[in-house]
Amino acid sequence: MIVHRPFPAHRPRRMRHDAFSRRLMQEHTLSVNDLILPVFVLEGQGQKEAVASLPGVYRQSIDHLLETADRARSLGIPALALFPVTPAEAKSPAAEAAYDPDGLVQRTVRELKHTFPDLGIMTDVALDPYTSHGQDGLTDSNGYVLNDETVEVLVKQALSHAEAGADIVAPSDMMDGRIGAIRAALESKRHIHTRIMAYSAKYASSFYGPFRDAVGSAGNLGKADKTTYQMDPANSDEALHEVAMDLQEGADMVMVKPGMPYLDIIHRVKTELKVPTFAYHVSGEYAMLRAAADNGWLDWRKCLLETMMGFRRAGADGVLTYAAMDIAEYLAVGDIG
Ligand SMILES: NCc1[nH]cc(CCC(=O)O)c1CC(=O)O
Ligand SMILES: [Mg+2]
Repeated sequence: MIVHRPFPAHRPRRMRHDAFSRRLMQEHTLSVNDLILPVFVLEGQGQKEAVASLPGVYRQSIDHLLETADRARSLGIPALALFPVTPAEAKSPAAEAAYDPDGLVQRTVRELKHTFPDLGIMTDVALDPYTSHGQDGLTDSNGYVLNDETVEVLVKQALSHAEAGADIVAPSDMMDGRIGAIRAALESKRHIHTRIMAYSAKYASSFYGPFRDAVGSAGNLGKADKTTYQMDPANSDEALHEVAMDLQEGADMVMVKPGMPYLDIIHRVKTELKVPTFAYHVSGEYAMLRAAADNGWLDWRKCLLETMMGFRRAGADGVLTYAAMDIAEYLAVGDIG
């Protein structure tokens, strides 16, 4: 119940007068525990490539990635989300490389878990890094992404990640029924601790552009889009059904993606379903903020922290963001005003 407190008995500015009372009345907080850092991994040794549309983000070979992981871990970031850059020759229509036990992701997971056993490692379950056509699944002769056939491959992919030691598998493909199939397969192989973070409400967004540059899938996809499986930005009720299905099928955590344009969805998911809910502050959101900051038009640190607080206020328990390391550094030195 909201009590109406008329002026001047109530002056809302009274509490804002000093830092101490502003701090006392803060409703939401941001901590390093709320962050997941997405990273891009490359084949080879000593490789480190900048991503033009994501300033400050690199594609790195495993040796360099271990240094990044070490920094993230020492800053207190709980988990990394791993995305592979697949060489063109390893891509194929049926994405066989996705479940190669010695594939790039599987090798990277083993290395990371061996070196930093307490750092959470999350892997992306979807076929787009491996398909020659750039779609997240197998396609028929018309280019339509096939659901059930794709799910069979996703199950193999998720199992290969779990076997390599991934702590969290995160299906980002938006096929129907994949959470249930993956959960059943994990149980049958006794991977009972492998967590599933479901990209449950993933929209057919144009904010993924820089990510597709980073992993090199933009060229493969060409003019095609993902509207037959990712959600229409016009919908919100549908997101709740997607989330509810994934929960019933065995998801431990759910995600809304992108983040900033979908704060209403995060809020509804958290308030109506009350489960661990994550936001993906996607590549295009990072890029636009970085571009403005690099031009001197916005304050990077302040706008970044305000964005993160927006996610927390909306109800997100955590955020995947390419800026996780910067945020963790600001939090570590208390530079959050
Ligand atoms: N399954 C692919 C995947 N996993 C994460 C992202 C986007 C992340 C970002 O933009 O930061 C995408 C792109 C897409 O669906 O095309
Ligand atoms: Mg679904």
